[in-house]
Amino acid sequence: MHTMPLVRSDSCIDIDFTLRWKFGKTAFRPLQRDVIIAALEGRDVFVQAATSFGKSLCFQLPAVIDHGITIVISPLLSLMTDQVNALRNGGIEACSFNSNTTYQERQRLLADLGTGHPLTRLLYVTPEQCSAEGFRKAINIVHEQRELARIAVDEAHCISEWGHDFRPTFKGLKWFRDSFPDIPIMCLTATATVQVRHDVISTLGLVEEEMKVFTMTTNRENLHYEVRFKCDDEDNYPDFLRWIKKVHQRRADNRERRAEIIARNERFDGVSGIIYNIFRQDCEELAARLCKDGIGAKPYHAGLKNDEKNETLNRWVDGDAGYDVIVATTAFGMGIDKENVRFVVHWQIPKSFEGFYQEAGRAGRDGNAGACIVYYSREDRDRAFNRFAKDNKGKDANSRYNLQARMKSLQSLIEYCENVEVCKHKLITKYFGEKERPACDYACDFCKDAKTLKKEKNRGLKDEEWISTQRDMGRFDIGYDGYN
Ligand SMILES: Nc1ncnc2c1ncn2[C@@H]1O[C@H](COP(=O)(O)OP(=O)(O)OP(=O)(O)O)[C@@H](O)[C@H]1O
Repeated sequence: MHTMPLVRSDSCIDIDFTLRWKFGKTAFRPLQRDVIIAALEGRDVFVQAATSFGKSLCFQLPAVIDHGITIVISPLLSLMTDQVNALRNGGIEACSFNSNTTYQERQRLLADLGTGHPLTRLLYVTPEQCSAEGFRKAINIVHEQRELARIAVDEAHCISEWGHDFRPTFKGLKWFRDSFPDIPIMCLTATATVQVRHDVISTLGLVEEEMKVFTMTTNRENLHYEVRFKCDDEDNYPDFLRWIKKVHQRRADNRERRAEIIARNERFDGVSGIIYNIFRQDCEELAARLCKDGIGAKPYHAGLKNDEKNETLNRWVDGDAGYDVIVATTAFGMGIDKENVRFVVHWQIPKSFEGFYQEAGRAGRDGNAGACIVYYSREDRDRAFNRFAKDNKGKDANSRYNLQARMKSLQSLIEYCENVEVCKHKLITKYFGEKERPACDYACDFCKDAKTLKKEKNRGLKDEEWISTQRDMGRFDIGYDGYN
């Protein structure tokens, strides 16, 4: 049972000052303040909010104000590195502890924790590290000295077997509540259905009625969602090339924007985007093809050397010529906080609804418009089922829930692509259990032009009868080389 919090700063007046002084921001976004106050009051908190809402600030700011250390559990190494660097640049003592941490750094960190009065204010760790004996011992010492301020579990949906990115090691995080019932826990996620939320809360040993639950809309009004229908005999490429060239042209033709772009010393073709592809080789080929047509594109996948990946990422973030479009597998993107990404294209249907929402959510983080396009074919749909079956062959009964959940998620994504009767924003919020109709100001293909959308579907997709003949002939059985 969660009792009273440890000694905390007795005032919330600091928070506006800290926001400006330590984080360089002028105002809170809606509800950030409420979440932060609940955390500073020592409550357990669950935060579900859209991609790019600003969830990190909800635990970073209390960590700076509160006495003691905040442990942040995150599954994403790239996200850890980015956040730690950003905090350090702001003069905040933050460190990470994961499989990439050097022996010396590990020793230094354990020694810091072992004093019981660590200088570190935010420590980012993977769930795997949390079960290491040395780490647990050190955290116990910190707790004995009343210096353990809070546990923040980022990407908390990974705890749930009903979630799309279930990681069994996350279940071990219950250790925190079992060992330190007086230490508040904050869970954060962009993608949790009601079932996932309940599961996360109970798996961590928390009690929903006793905690502050903030569930904000998943809707991103500034994103323009669109599905483009196709079939195997049709290449996406000419359609995409036409689209991107048009975007460049519009920037050059519009007098006002032209002047702005020139004043900012930017390029008309400097439109930043991500194209997600399933296979590594396709990333390479598509990037090369785009380059030939004058679009600055680079591949990014797990098969490339670290140096090459880092250079691509850094130059893309800096907006260098030749690095406008990243053609990537899903190895890329999560945790990347580049604010002016103007489009995210899925070259084929992604693996899950949540994956689609999160990847598309890399667009428009500055609040300006972003296009989220999925190329959808029924042949790709069948390949996705095929991969799903291969992925799960031989999985034991423990992950049965997860299999069901992932299958449901893929089916919902297919429904999103096939549905030409409902607003895309509505399909997304409905998936996440929201009842209210989200705002959509012509920001999806249905609300923009429902008639054309229906026509395009009839024109673009192969009919089911043709598909089933191909399936019977074993046409969709594909191998796995180079995935991710
Ligand atoms: N109050 C604020 N004012 C201005 N910018 C903010 C504010 N809060 C957060 N941000 C900025 O918003 C961006 C997104 O924040 P953050 O990375 O925490 O999003 P998130 O909610 O974790 O999103 P995702 O789930 O997509 O990763 C960051 O660049 C952050 O600096």
